[in-house]
Amino acid sequence: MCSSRVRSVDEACEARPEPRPAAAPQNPLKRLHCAVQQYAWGRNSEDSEVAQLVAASGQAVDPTKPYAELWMGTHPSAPSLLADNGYAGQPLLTLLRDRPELLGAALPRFGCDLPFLFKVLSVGTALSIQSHPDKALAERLHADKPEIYKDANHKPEMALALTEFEALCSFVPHSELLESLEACPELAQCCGSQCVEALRAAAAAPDGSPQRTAALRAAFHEVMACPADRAAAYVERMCERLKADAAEGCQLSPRELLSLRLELQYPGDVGVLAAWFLNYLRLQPGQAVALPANEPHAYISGEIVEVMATSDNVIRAGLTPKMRDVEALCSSLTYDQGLPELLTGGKAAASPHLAVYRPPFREFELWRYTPPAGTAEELPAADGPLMVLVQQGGLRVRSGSQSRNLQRGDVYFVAAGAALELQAAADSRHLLGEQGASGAAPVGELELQPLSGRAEASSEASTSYASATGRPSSYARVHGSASRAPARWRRIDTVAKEQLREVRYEKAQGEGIAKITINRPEKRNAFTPRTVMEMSWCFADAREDPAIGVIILTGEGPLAFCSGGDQSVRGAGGYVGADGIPRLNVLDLQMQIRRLPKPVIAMVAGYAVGGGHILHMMCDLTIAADNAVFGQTGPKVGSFDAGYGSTQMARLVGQKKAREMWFLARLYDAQQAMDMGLVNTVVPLAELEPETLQWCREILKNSPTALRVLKSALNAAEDGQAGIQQLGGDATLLFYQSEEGNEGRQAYMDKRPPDFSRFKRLP
Ligand SMILES: CC(C)(COP(=O)(O)OP(=O)(O)OC[C@H]1O[C@@H](n2cnc3c(N)ncnc32)[C@H](O)[C@@H]1OP(=O)(O)O)[C@@H](O)C(=O)NCCC(=O)NCCSC(=O)c1cc(O)c2ccccc2c1O
Repeated sequence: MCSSRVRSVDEACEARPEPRPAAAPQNPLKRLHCAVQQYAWGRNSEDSEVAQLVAASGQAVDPTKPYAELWMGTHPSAPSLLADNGYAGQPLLTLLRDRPELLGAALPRFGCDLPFLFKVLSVGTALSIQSHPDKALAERLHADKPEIYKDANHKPEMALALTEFEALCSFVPHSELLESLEACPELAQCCGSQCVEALRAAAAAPDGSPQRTAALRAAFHEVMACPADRAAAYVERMCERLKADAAEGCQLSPRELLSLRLELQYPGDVGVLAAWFLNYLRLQPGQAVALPANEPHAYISGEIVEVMATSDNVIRAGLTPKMRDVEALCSSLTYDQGLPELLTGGKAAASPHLAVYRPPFREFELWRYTPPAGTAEELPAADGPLMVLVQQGGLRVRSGSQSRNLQRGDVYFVAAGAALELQAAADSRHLLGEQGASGAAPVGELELQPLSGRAEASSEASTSYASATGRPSSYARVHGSASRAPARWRRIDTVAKEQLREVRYEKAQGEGIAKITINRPEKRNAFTPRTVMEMSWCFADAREDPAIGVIILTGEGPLAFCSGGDQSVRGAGGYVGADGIPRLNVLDLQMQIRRLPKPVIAMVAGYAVGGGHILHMMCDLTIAADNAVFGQTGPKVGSFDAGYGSTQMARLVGQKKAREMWFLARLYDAQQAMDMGLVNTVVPLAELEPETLQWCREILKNSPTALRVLKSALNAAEDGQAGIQQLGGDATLLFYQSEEGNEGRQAYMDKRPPDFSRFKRLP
């Protein structure tokens, strides 16, 4: 149900005891025949909610045509017609002109017309990258090009997902754009080195600062205005690269997969590249997004209801066979960066079954009414007009002396000031599953879900910094947030000339992250001597690779990080591999992790027990899923680790707790482990990798030498002479890079005495 925003449903409800200023209108319910738009981007009739609604309302559906939009309103391009006697076949606007009182308080505010246009959209193929002008620009565009910009109104709009709905909306946060330029070299090439440099330099400037806006505007314009043949070449090159990566077993990110999909729909179109500038959202049913004027967006796929101010003004610039107005688009955008807020529908005081979506615009709000079967209740009168679409179920509506049975597909105009007595059909449960009947509602079941995973790229939680002032500090503004977007993992099957069998080794494309996964899920990732060797080769490779700055250690699947040594291959003197030699080589691996001069993060889902628990303790950081379980089992299976397994544990949890963990060999859940100081954070299982990647990316922004020396120093405090040796090695490494160090070497090579006189003896 769409209502003009004169007085909200809650205000109307609170005002109920007050005497009404105007009498309730006679015959307020007006059935409408609504127009369908069969644009090429729509869906085939059998897959299209638009077509299904049209069919349910008794109109013929042409199976050979796409069904894109159902328009409910007065817009001259496709006006809704009245179905009832008296005005049958006439436009709704004719009735409103004859009886303006039906608009109630909307009349003095918006004039003698419906202030909004209500639509259902079935999006099969992506719609153009576009924006809608504000009022001043709309007036100018309409005056200059009336054949293209058909009215002088602005068009703020809101889209509510009926099915999963993919869309590109507003510019991505600056940090994400910089990552995209790394991940997608063709995008960077299309922007040009000057624009890329300006974007990089703007990273230090605050969000929304003139420097960032200018850099973003220049880069976006550069891409949008790229000559078609050059753009097509970049797009082709990007897609070939992505396809080659995929063929090599590389997991493409959702955004890369989107690029390939868009390219199939619009081969060579510059919009395929421009899409990287915009947030990629996946809305779940019941979630809505508001799109103010001058925000770039493109709908990709899904079924939605959409409401907008009565206008059809669209400035298109990509992903379209239609006319492009690149200059109008690029010059009018806000260039605000960040995720748009998602609306999930606030509960209305008028009814527990009514959710209200209130965008920051004057013209309308959207009501979603989902009563259980058989519900009977009254909705207070709205001061402005309503447009009602029944999307599911059946509903009896009474207002004054008028009574109507509404069914799926019915569309009604309801005059301002009409209170509605509603009774949801008792037999319509089958139409709505467990939720029961839906009444005069724009959508079906009420299922509000928080958006998870950045929308894919979209559920971008930002890094949080404490602030003494309550505002983001300059520290937070400068260092910003790190992305939680999925990494694009490239698998490496051979390391140290050995084929990996028990471990998976991956590196993130374009990022300094390596991931080592113990891959024996059928044994809860218990390790054999071979598993340990493979891990060791991978750690050595990651250490040697200058592109790698942080390493994740994890286990395959959600059930276990690692359950320790494989007891089935345990023999006298150690664990026995194919060579028949008993080994305790996991002790060497512990040392290798400890000495590795790059941070190692344990990413723990499920069990981290026995030798697996010690491995996570040896990592610099541990990020745990909420299903993680920690503990030592040794004393129950006739084993113990009297090295780091005991001493490192005591450093982490204290002597008493360490003795408890070993002597009793109990298991502890993630929160208990967190409370003991064994892990750094606990997150829902689904957030485990996004959270870990965000930590990795945050670490990667920091000075590698600072991290290296800090790790050595923290080790040195615990590791005695061995620890001092590591820290001392780092000091030598730095000294070798200094002029003073080099003077000594050079003098030796020159066979002359060294001259250290120019090096200061600082206090
Ligand atoms: C980890 C569990 C708590 C999980 O229980 P769950 O009920 O979820 O699963 P199952 O028990 O059914 O296990 C499924 C499947 O995996 C097999 N499996 C699991 N862990 C191991 C293992 N460590 N070794 C061999 N096989 C394992 C299990 O048998 C099942 O197989 P099926 O064929 O029967 O289906 C639970 O599994 C568990 O408690 N596991 C044992 C944990 C354990 O005691 N680990 C060894 C501790 S000692 C150690 O790790 C160790 C290693 C070293 O290298 C050392 C070196 C130097 C000093 C000390 C060392 C040390 O102590």
